[in-house]
Amino acid sequence: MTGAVLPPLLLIGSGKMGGAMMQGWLERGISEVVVVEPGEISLCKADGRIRHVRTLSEVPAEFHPVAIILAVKPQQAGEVLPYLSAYATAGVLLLSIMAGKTLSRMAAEVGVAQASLVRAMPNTPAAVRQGFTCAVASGSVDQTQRELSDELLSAVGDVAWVDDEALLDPVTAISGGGPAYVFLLVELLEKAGIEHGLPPELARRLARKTIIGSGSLLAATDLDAEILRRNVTSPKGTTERALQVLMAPDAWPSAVPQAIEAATSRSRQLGQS
Ligand SMILES: NC(=O)C1=CN([C@@H]2O[C@H](COP(=O)(O)OP(=O)(O)OC[C@H]3O[C@@H](n4cnc5c(N)ncnc54)[C@H](OP(=O)(O)O)[C@@H]3O)[C@@H](O)[C@H]2O)C=CC1
Ligand SMILES: O=C(O)[C@@H]1CCC=N1
Repeated sequence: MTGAVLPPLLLIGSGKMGGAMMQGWLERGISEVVVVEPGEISLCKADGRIRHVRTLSEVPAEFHPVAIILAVKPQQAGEVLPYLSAYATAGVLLLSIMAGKTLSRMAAEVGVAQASLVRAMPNTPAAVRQGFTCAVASGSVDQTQRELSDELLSAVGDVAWVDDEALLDPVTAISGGGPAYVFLLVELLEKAGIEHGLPPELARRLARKTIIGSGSLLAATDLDAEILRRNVTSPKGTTERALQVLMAPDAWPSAVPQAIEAATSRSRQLGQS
């Protein structure tokens, strides 16, 4: 379906993720979208393809979306899902990016056991079309709906599909939250630079460009990250000393798995609420 204009969509929640995805769809080509968002939307309201309403009850009755994208917080799902049963009964695709919310839980809250549901986990690099999304489909999703989901998600980056929904919890911890860990590293490098007397603006540039450049290097090669790391680490040099600290058993090799485990179990917990 690549290259085709996207069909009418209903986007519920146009915050950081919903807004980023929407931008990708506008660029990809979209026929019509109604955005439900209680606050202002950052998108160009003069674009005749976009209609902004503040509540679900304001969605025009004559508007018939082919897909509904759920981009509210999982804690806000209860304000939305119970009002989608008519759409679900009519076979409209429901595509959720809510962390933790399982397919079965969403079907139960919508009140339609056979709802066509896709659960997806993107990440914020979607804002620059460099996202990564992992998705799983319920048994009711047909081939056309799966292709449409793929089209919507690939408008903002790479997409991988899995069959085992349980994998979405560690995916959420690794690629969903992953950008935050990288940005934390930028923050810490910048802070350390300042503590070592670098002018703040230089410390900021060093930290940012180091991550940006490393990402570009990673993107430009098939070499494993381990090789790229070894390429920086001269025997008896400076990096080796830093890595002795970071790679100590009680440092990153234990902190990173613990962090991923904590986020994975929080994703599972959100699925129960
Ligand atoms: N941020 C991230 O990195 C990622 C987030 N996600 C998931 O994406 C979803 C959205 O996250 P994010 O974009 O960060 O959150 P945001 O808070 O930025 O966006 C959610 C938006 O939904 C709005 N909203 C609240 N209630 C309703 C309602 N009843 N109807 C319509 N809109 C409503 C909120 O408005 P208001 O602020 O006024 O409440 C807000 O603008 C979450 O479920 C999250 O788990 C997935 C992958 C990555
Ligand atoms: O922190 C969260 O819950 C969401 C899901 C992944 C990234 N942000």
